Amino acid sequence: MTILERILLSKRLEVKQMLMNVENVSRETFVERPTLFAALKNAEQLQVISEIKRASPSKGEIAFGVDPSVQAQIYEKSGAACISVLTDAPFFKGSFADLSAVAKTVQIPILCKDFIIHEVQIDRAKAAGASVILLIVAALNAESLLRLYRYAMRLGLEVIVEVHDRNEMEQAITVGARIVGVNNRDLRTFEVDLRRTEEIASRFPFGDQHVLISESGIWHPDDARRVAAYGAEAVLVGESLMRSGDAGEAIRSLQVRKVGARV
Ligand SMILES: O=P(O)(O)OC[C@@H](O)[C@@H](O)c1c[nH]c2ccccc12
Repeated sequence: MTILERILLSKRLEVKQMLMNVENVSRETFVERPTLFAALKNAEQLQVISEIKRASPSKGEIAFGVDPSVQAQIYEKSGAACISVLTDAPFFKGSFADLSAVAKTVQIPILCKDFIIHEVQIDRAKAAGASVILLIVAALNAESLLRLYRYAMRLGLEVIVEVHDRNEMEQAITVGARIVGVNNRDLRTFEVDLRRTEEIASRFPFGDQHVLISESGIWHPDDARRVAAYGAEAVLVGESLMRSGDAGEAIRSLQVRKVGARV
């Protein structure tokens, strides 16, 4: 069984639990956040979506003890375009408590980073203060992808549709995705290769209506320049920021000039 299959198996159980506990979820009101799409489009520099990542199945512990609010404040102050918060507990040691703590602290867009397979998870993300959710094409069939995409839109959330090959990218565009994230890490094998961004960019419908994000494996300004040259307008960065002694400086070093956007 691949890691993605194992995660999805555990998600099905989590969804069952969530469906039994829907009434117990507290719903708070959060500030109105700017839209991620506009934040990425209106910038001259490559934008950084900065992730709170305590652990991962490929790397084990990254920063178990981090205070998500403190880390998020550093990210926001350093010009991050959005904060991504992992909410999966079994494999990434995240939680919806982390997400709401971050939502209470910062004003910028917040991405609920999880393996979404059911509407109840989208409700939960919104209740915890997210303004953006992730839908992973490799985790969904065409019908569920479309259904969950429309559901999130109806709730006023933005959606990043995650792909890792051209065929998945075409599916993302077909459902109407405007924000597409290329995961440079294959969730089946953990292999990271920035050429995934290059491959998808070669067919991506660049223009006013679509924005491309390069996700995972971004460590150095050279990586940022490379994916910017392919046409990415943002990077999604977790581990390298969590491990950096100065996350603010690390973010600023990745905000290189956008060069590749074919618009
Ligand atoms: O820590 P990295 O290599 O910078 O990667 C961040 C982010 O892209 C990665 O956490 C991620 C991308 N897509 C996902 C889907 C689920 C869980 C995690 C992810």
